[in-house]
Amino acid sequence: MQGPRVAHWEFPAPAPYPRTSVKSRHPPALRADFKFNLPLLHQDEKASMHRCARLARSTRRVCRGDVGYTHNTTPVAVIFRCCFSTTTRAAEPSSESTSSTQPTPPKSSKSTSTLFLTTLALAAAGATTYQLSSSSSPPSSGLHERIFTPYTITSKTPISPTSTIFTLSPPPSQTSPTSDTQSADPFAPLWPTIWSLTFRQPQLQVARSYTPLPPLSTTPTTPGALRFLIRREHGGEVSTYLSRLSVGSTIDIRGPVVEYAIPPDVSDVVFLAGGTGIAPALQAVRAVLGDGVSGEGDKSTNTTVKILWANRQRSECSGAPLPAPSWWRIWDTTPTSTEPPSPLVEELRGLEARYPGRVEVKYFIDAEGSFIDRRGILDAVKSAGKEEKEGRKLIMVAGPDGFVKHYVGPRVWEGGEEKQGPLGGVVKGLGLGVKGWEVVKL
Ligand SMILES: Cc1cc2nc3c(=O)[nH]c(=O)nc-3n(C[C@H](O)[C@H](O)[C@H](O)COP(=O)(O)OP(=O)(O)OC[C@H]3O[C@@H](n4cnc5c(N)ncnc54)[C@H](O)[C@@H]3O)c2cc1C
Repeated sequence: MQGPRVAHWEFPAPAPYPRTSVKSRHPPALRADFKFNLPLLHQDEKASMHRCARLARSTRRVCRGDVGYTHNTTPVAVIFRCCFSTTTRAAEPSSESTSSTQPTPPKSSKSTSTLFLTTLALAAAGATTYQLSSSSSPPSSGLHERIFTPYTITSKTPISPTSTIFTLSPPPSQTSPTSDTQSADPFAPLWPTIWSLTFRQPQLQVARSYTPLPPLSTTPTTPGALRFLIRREHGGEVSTYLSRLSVGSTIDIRGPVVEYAIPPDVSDVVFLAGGTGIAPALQAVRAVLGDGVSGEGDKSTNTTVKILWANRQRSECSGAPLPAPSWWRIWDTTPTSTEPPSPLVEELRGLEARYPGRVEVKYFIDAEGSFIDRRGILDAVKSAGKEEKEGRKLIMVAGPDGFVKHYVGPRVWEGGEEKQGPLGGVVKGLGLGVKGWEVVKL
């Protein structure tokens, strides 16, 4: 069991928000319990479900969905189902993923030692396993909400010393399309949403959520292939495990889980992204503006997405325009950087070029003393709201806990449910400056 760890700071520059190293929001002390004492959850189901939901913070978080936990060290996949919603004025319902076929969690074992009951239990285990794998119809992507599917790493593109874009392909059985729709993109129905998948570290049986990057419109991909930007956390169980896997290895994945369904009538999005929070920001661009090919999502020609992307180090966004001392200057000019752009920065530039004036990205680098500040947010909001237009305006925030808390206040737990919590932080302080804007904490 691991002992307490000291947070690892890579540089001394102070950030305006606490630098929690990951977007995992459970108290670290509970992690060990999650990994090693999970079977104890059966002893007091009610308390354990609550605890399980709390522990699930780094593993997954949903908007209106559910949490399904599998723990496959026993013959039966033990499923805990914990519902927690994010019900505020900001968060709209996302697609429900409840299933009537959800098996009930196993009760505490009042075990007898008779062979008969053992046999019966094993038979029940087999039946439950069968039910899990067969009765809940898998989505067309081939992924299952509760059963892990092995995806193969087909490429790893380093972005920085700590971040990598992984490309994963589904098992061959799922790449032989049965229809044209499947051959196009089996995840197409999910792109109007912010969604994630759960990865498993098989030895420790721990799982974490990761957010797929939308497919590149410029590069043909295998149907069902997925890309992820994954940052290796110092001492992180799953991210370190993933970082060590080589091309050709498999990763166990399940899902999808919809975090938030972007309202169809959205007119403007200002997205504050911290680190790997750029992944949901890219999903937001895709959700609002479509894929640029099929016309999907691209209902209005003046819908805008402005991304304010903060990173700790320049290496996370190399090639990004250099920070300028004041917001108006970087918004109006694009100072050039001498270093070659990272694939991610190139991707963002590609979106800006494809949607001029509609997609804009501003970069902030902690180590260089540039932070997303009140002025930056207000300018983004004002420039988005220049034109009078119908539709909902969203300020979306994704990143490490401390980042979200600093800008919009923390998410909260109430009665075992995770909710958006009241608006707080910098955005609350903007008062009337953000009147009419809804806030979504991811
Ligand atoms: C919806 C959602 C989507 C996400 N999408 C992405 C994504 O696209 N890309 C991405 O990179 N991440 C994403 N994350 C974060 C990701 O799920 C993980 O939280 C992250 O990869 C870290 O997991 P880990 O297992 O490597 O680290 P953990 O093992 O959870 O450790 C996290 C940190 O805590 C420290 N720590 C561990 N144990 C202790 C202890 N006992 N005491 C003190 N400190 C401790 C570790 O050193 C490490 O720095 C997402 C999270 C959510 C909720």
